[in-house]
Amino acid sequence: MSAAAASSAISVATNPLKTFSLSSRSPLPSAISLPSRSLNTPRRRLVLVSCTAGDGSKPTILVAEKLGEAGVKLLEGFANVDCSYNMTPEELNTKISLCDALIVRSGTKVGREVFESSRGRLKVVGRAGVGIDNVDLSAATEFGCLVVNAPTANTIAAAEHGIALLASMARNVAQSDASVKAGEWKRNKYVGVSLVGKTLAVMGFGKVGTEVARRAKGLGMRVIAHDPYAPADRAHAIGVELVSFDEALATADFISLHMPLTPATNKILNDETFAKMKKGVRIVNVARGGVIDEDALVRALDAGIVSQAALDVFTKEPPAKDSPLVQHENVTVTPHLGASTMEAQEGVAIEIAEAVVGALNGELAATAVNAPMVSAEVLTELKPYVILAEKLGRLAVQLVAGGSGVKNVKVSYTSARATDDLDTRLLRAMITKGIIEPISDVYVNLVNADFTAKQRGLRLSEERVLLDGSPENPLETITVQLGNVESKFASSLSESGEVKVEGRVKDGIPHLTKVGSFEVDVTLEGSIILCRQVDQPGMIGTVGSILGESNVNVNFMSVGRIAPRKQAIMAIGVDDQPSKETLKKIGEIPAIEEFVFLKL
Ligand SMILES: NC(=O)c1ccc[n+]([C@@H]2O[C@H](COP(=O)([O-])OP(=O)(O)OC[C@H]3O[C@@H](n4cnc5c(N)ncnc54)[C@H](O)[C@@H]3O)[C@@H](O)[C@H]2O)c1
Ligand SMILES: O=C(O)[C@H](O)COP(=O)(O)O
Repeated sequence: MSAAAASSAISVATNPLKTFSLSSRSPLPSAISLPSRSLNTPRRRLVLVSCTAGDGSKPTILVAEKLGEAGVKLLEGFANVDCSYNMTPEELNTKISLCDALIVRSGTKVGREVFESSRGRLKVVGRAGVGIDNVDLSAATEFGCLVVNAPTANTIAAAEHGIALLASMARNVAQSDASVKAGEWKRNKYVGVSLVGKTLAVMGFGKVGTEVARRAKGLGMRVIAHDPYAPADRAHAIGVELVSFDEALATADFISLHMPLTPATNKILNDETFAKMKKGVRIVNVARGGVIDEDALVRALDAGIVSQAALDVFTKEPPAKDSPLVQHENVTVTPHLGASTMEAQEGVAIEIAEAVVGALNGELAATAVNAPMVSAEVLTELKPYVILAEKLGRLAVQLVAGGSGVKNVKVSYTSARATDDLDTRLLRAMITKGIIEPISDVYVNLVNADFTAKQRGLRLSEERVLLDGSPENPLETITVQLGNVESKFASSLSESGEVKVEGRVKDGIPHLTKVGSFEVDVTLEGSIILCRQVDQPGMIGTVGSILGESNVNVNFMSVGRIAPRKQAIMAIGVDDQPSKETLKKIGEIPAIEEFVFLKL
């Protein structure tokens, strides 16, 4: 039966609550075609977002920049650790194909070529610090590589450095130090300005910005802040007023930058915005060099709009020796030292080592930058359903006849849980994985599932069906339907012509409960033989003995029929893969109309 022939009958899920789609708005032409890879190819099992080395050997972690000793020790307890500092980009690209994880600070550019060179082995990039602007996140996501950072351990160090720059700039500490060392004694030249009573604008009221604000208040400054995403009550709680960008520029005597470098903040301080500042303003930057147009800053310094600047970060690091900005007499510079305290470096090293080891162990990282966070409780509860979801995806795609492109996937979840009480991202990712992996060489995980689906023109829509009753289990059933395809096992087609499989979790074990319109019940372990037959006595015995003679262990058998003595579907769970001859013998049983062998 072809999909087209069956398309007139329509089956609709009852009471759909919500349908949402992760399909691309304009689907890419690359539909999935069967089969581009043998279903028998052994594949590394994946635990959600990551993996350990498939052969059971220790994973290898490349540490590309100086990492605190405690972190290195922690890594060494789990993996082979290669600390190779000061590599050229070429050296990094060469080494990376032998590594499962990479740890960097801000000095290593982790661009697309790193992921390409890793040829799929790199599973985690750990950024030992906050800013992830040196990591190409879209490339990481595309390659299914998790990126984690260490967002908290250097906050205080960065805030303290900001305050150190603020105070030393105001009192010309660096300039007068150099002058005294050069044999001068110019007390009048280095008269500074006081901080007390002055207005400080904190631009970016996140972790570092908040700590800078607290400390500046302690110094008697009036602190205002600009941050489009910060809640006003958090600012009020420490006596800080949130203001607009323009108001901050116009009011501040000192401006301290604490926002991330993003396309929106790139060169946010430029000729136009310097022109809006109070004449004589002083600027501190311990965020990222790129948030300032450095040429414009030199112009603003020369014009006296900005009287002083103290900079820890630069667009290009290290900056050119003869940089007019670095050499400017009213500019104080440090070589990106914000996070460089003994305490912060130990903290960051431990924070990132724990995150990387956790990720390689298959845990969902709390500091994941490019993957959804799922709490440990949700994860534990969903675990059997996650396995069910992947297996249903694998089964469904194997029922599609070679040559058909799989483009439309409809997933229905029946559950007594309210819509907002069931997080289906993991399930969706695993169904995508189950559908794509058997027919391609792409490695799919929670990080790249949506991306890969979109890339391949796979439209996956989800539907929730709300059940009455107590929501003890997160889910009752998951149904996967592949639309507009031909099936190699016509009985798997629903009335409306989709390849349809349904499963549920019983006693913690995933079961296949429906194929097309036929009800079956077989555990989703090992592999499955599906046969359509004329319902008659002795069929189970006949098939069972053929398998027994070939030493294939049957773990489960179930028959679903329309009516006695009419058509039935027999689902047989087997531990071992039957030989071609064995399958041929089953196919030759006169009452068997069609059959298919499916690998889970
Ligand atoms: N110099 C160093 O060694 C050093 C050390 C630590 C952090 N940093 C840098 O400091 C910055 C802040 O770090 P954090 O840990 O506080 O990060 P964070 O994420 O806690 O805070 C950043 C804040 O910036 C805000 N923001 C985003 N876009 C903004 C915009 N357009 N205008 C104003 N605010 C905006 C966000 O809402 C957020 O509250 C980052 O760039 C980080 O890389 C540098
Ligand atoms: O974003 C950060 O955490 C800081 O800029 C620190 O960078 P570093 O790890 O290179 O010192």
